[in-house]
Amino acid sequence: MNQIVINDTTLRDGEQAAGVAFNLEEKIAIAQLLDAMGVQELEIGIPAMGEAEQQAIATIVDLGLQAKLLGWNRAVISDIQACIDCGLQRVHISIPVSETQIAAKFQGKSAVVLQKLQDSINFALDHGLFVSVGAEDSSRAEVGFLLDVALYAQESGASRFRFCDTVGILDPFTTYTQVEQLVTALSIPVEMHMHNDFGLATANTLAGIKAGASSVNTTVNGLGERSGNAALEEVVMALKRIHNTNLNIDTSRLLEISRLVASASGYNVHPWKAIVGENSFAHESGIHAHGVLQNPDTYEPFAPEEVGGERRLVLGKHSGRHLLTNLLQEQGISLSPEAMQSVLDAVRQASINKKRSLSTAEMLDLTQAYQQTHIMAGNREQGTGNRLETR
Ligand SMILES: CC(=O)SCCNC(=O)CCNC(=O)[C@H](O)C(C)(C)COP(=O)(O)OP(=O)(O)OC[C@H]1O[C@@H](n2cnc3c(N)ncnc32)[C@H](O)[C@@H]1OP(=O)(O)O
Ligand SMILES: O=C(O)CCC(=O)C(=O)O
Repeated sequence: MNQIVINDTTLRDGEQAAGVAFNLEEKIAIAQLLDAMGVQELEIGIPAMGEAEQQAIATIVDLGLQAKLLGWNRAVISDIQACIDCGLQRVHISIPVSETQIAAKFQGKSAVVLQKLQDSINFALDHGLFVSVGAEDSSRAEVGFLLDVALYAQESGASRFRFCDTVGILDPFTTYTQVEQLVTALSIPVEMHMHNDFGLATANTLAGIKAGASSVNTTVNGLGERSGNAALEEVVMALKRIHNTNLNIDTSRLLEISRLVASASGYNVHPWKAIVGENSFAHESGIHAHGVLQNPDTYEPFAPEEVGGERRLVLGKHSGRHLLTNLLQEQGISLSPEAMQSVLDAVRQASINKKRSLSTAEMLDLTQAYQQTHIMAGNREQGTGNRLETR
């Protein structure tokens, strides 16, 4: 596998998610943490948006981060000039390549695509910039035209070509085929930019890498347009754990960056979100909890600490005796098998009634309630005093 570069676009495509707007402090904090984690490249925004964005980008440029910093542009010279004014040395120039996009943006004139590309690449190169070119809507473009644009970009001096599944319509098989064609035709690196409209962004990113792409766009928590982009935490961990490719990114801070971006974006990740969800390392079911108590490898792909998380054993409707025994033992309580089964039955019913898992306090209340009922019954039968039915 090629050496893979992560070019994270949380601060550009991530922020394009409907309803998301980072302020300056948040942009800085996100850039700094991604940099500290070892993410190699950051697409930090769109200077053409105006003053506030330019100020944020210029401030991030001045931080002197290790990561390479890139500004996003249309194939418009004033956009690129705005990048230069922010102090950026790397620009990404985007040009639409599908019939649908060219019709909507350039009245169907594909010659305009090549002309705008040529003019903007020339302008950027004349100013000594690193140029990446992105083919917007690559996946729906006519393949011959996509290859023409890619070769044109390469011959014009672009240093990288971005393959965009702009509306997220690919699956891993078609991604592989399309990207392999590009990689074969080009000598410059190919970058993946995958959207998640069918939940396949990460899978498609991996397929592109397998086909020879060596740079990938990600966003923290998969934030981005519509259903988002390939998630940084998913791509990095899949490469590390499934493909044995270590990117030298500090994965133990993935949960931290996830929480930072969740807070800055105003959107929490859902509990079963891969890698960083609240439930990613939670076990409730009896068989799973029993297995995990013996050896966490039974039901975990890797240790939670590897991404900065922690394992949770949760008592609920699906729990079994082994978990309950363990949780009670942690509280210094040991019950007979009969008592254990009765408390477990009560746990199940309570969990159904409350429609959630139970807290330690609730578990203890149910245990105490069982014991009291049992003592009272025992007292009635035997006429004796207090005797807890514990072992
Ligand atoms: C797939 C993607 O994610 S692409 C990135 C999308 N991100 C954004 O749009 C967020 C930032 N965008 C903005 O702030 C604004 O859209 C700006 C500053 C870039 C442009 O703003 P406005 O001048 O108000 O134009 P508006 O956004 O309404 O329309 C886009 C214009 O860019 C043109 N355009 C779109 N893509 C490109 C491109 N790749 N290259 C050249 N021109 C383009 C459109 O044809 C349209 O041109 P027109 O004004 O001559 O009709
Ligand atoms: O960078 C580009 O060329 C377009 C990127 C993009 O956001 C997309 O196609 O969805």
